Amino acid sequence: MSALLLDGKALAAKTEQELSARISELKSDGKGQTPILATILVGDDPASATYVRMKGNACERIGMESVKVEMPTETTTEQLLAKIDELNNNPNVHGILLQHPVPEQIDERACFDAIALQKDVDGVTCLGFGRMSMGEKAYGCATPKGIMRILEAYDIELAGKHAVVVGRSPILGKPMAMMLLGANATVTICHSRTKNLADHIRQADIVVGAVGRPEFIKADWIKDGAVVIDAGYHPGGVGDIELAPLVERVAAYTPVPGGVGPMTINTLIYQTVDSGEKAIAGK
Ligand SMILES: NC(=O)C1=CN([C@@H]2O[C@H](COP(=O)(O)OP(=O)(O)OC[C@H]3O[C@@H](n4cnc5c(N)ncnc54)[C@H](OP(=O)(O)O)[C@@H]3O)[C@@H](O)[C@H]2O)C=CC1
Ligand SMILES: Nc1nc(=O)c2c([nH]1)NC[C@@H]1CN(c3ccc(C(=O)N[C@@H](CCC(=O)O)C(=O)O)cc3)C=[N+]21
Repeated sequence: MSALLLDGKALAAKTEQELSARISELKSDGKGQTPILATILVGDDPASATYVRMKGNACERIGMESVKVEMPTETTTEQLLAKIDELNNNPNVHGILLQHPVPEQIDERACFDAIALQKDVDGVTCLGFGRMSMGEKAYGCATPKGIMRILEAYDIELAGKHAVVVGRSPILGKPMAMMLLGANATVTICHSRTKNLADHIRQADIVVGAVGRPEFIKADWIKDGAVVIDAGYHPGGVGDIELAPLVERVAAYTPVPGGVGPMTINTLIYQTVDSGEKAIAGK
């Protein structure tokens, strides 16, 4: 039996068509106004610049505007906070993305938390995380929310399933675990201090790899018939899970590339369109 390929790239492309239609509608009844995403890139890390460019390109494909804010490596926390404040107060901006990581002298948490809840379309604030965790309305953190949208699109059952999330970072592992819990999975969170990692992973009906090390999670730690979500992304198109040997014996898996990555970007623009509709059309 060959596993179901969870095609994030195709799902993102399909959703972009729906988003284009919603933008056109907004343009016609919102006096030509479209939602606008502001992206903030601090410093000159080439990989971060590429991701931010990909986000701007996705906006363009659906006819949505984006404004790109670039700040130098030596930017201070105060300067970044002032910029975020300006974007919070700009009624034409409907979503704010602050690209992670920021240079080390900046208090990233303080800057994330300065983003107004209604503009937190990347789901990075403590307030948004807390609300999501409590089952209240909030935009989801883009990568884990993108993963939830893939699982939903493919009707993958979560209730009562044992999900093992490897990684507990603020914008990936931790919100992922809370979203799976919210969907009634039984959730185990593993991290760098976890003992007997392989034994935990062997129990998993659903495995989410979010470790940040290429092919760190070995194929033989994963049981037959599991659902495998690889959130990792490394140069050369490798994820955090050793995927190749699994393709024949798991139930479903996200490929790298073409799985989680495209849905991260799609979730960001999807939530920006939602935010824009609320602000422009009062929806
Ligand atoms: N496709 C996409 O859209 C995105 C992909 N990514 C990718 O996802 C991966 C994870 O990213 P991110 O969460 O930001 O990374 P971080 O480095 O912030 O977090 C890594 C997590 O993995 C844990 N970890 C590290 N080593 C081990 C180990 N030996 N055993 C168990 N757990 C370990 C860490 O534990 P501890 O907390 O104890 O340090 C930490 O919680 C990366 O490959 C990144 O490129 C990230 C964001 C978006
Ligand atoms: N505030 C914040 N929010 C983020 O969502 C965020 C971030 N900071 N910092 C960095 C990570 C990384 N990230 C990716 C997005 C898309 C792909 C993606 O689309 N990858 C393609 C391949 C891209 C290629 O061709 O190289 C794929 O997997 O198919 C990957 C990684 C978002 N991140």
